[in-house]
Amino acid sequence: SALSFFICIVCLIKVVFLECYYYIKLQKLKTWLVSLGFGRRIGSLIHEVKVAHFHYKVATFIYLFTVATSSSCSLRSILFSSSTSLLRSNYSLPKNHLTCSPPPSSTASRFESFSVSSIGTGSTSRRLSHTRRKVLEVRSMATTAEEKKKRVEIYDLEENLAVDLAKFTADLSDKFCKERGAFTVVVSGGSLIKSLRKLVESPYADSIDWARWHFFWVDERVVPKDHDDSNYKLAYDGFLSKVPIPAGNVYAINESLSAEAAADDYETCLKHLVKTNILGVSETTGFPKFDLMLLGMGPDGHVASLFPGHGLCNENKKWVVSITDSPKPPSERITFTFPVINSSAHVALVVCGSGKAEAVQAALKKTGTVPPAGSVSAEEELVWFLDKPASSKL
Ligand SMILES: O=C(O)[C@H](O)[C@@H](O)[C@H](O)[C@H](O)COP(=O)(O)O
Repeated sequence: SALSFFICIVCLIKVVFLECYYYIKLQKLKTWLVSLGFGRRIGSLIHEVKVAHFHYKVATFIYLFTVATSSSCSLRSILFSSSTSLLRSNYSLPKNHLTCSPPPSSTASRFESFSVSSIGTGSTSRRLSHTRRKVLEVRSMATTAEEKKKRVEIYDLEENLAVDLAKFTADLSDKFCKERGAFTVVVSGGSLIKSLRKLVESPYADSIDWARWHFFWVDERVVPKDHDDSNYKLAYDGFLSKVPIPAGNVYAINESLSAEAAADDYETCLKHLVKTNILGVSETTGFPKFDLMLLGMGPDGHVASLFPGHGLCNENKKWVVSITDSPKPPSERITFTFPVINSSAHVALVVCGSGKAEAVQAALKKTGTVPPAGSVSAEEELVWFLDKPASSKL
């Protein structure tokens, strides 16, 4: 836009100057021809040429003026839209931003949903110097793009959350199975598996194309598969044993290896699946792009096995890494890194209980020290599924 605006202005100036130049030239030519005795005929011919030339130039002028005006409009919107969003982020959540579905009963709403883009952080940006504000404006533009992909759903009851989570997952399964003939799903451990219970019931148990599912873990503890700490066991008992996902489409870690070797082995497995087109790749980041990542969050705001203050949160090259000093036992684990998590098409963060309210607040409102959950994003959509207690500090 800036370039076309600049070119149009130059062209406009050129048209004006050339017009004056030709006018003077033609005037001189006419006088000269008349003085040579060509008389009135040549005079009127030159007059016609001048009129035609004038019409042509007027048309060019109007065209260039229109292009220049529209370029300047889009240029202005690019230059100033960021500061508008900065201002916009400084208000508290207005009522009309609620997009609640109607409550099923007159007493309690089943769930509320609202756009997190309206959760702002005070007025500090207004006090910043010009240079600093510019930097923040650019960031604000990026953040706004992320915020637009973010949705927060709040449920009175965990039961209703589970119903909607099942529908959300089933809808995506339909979409991806139709579009790409496969659906790559990643789960965490913890209470998430219990929240997926509705998916293995009617109507989804029969309607989902389970044969096209490919099932992964965002993190796993390096323990035998029948160990109580195993995320594989948790998912198997609560989910996998109840649906006909082909065994070959369930990608568990090789727990007989060391944590480091198991992480490398899992990464190699993912790379193979990328080569065979089962797993997509993000065009933006080059990291694998899972269709859906279903994550839980710990009370400290950790996701996967990415814990607050741990160096692994900053890993930006590897797809899968090992951790041997996990603050949450067991200490030896493997985990996907943030670039992989955030390259997913869709991410659902499922968080329940008042014990997580502070971490939810810090992650969503970006208050205090933002926990790892605050760094989660998605390429297409990030949905926070919260129950009322978990959302109590928002
Ligand atoms: O293996 C793990 O430790 C989990 O993957 C972990 O990331 C889990 O998702 C959160 O700790 C939330 O667990 P809860 O929902 O049980 O609190």
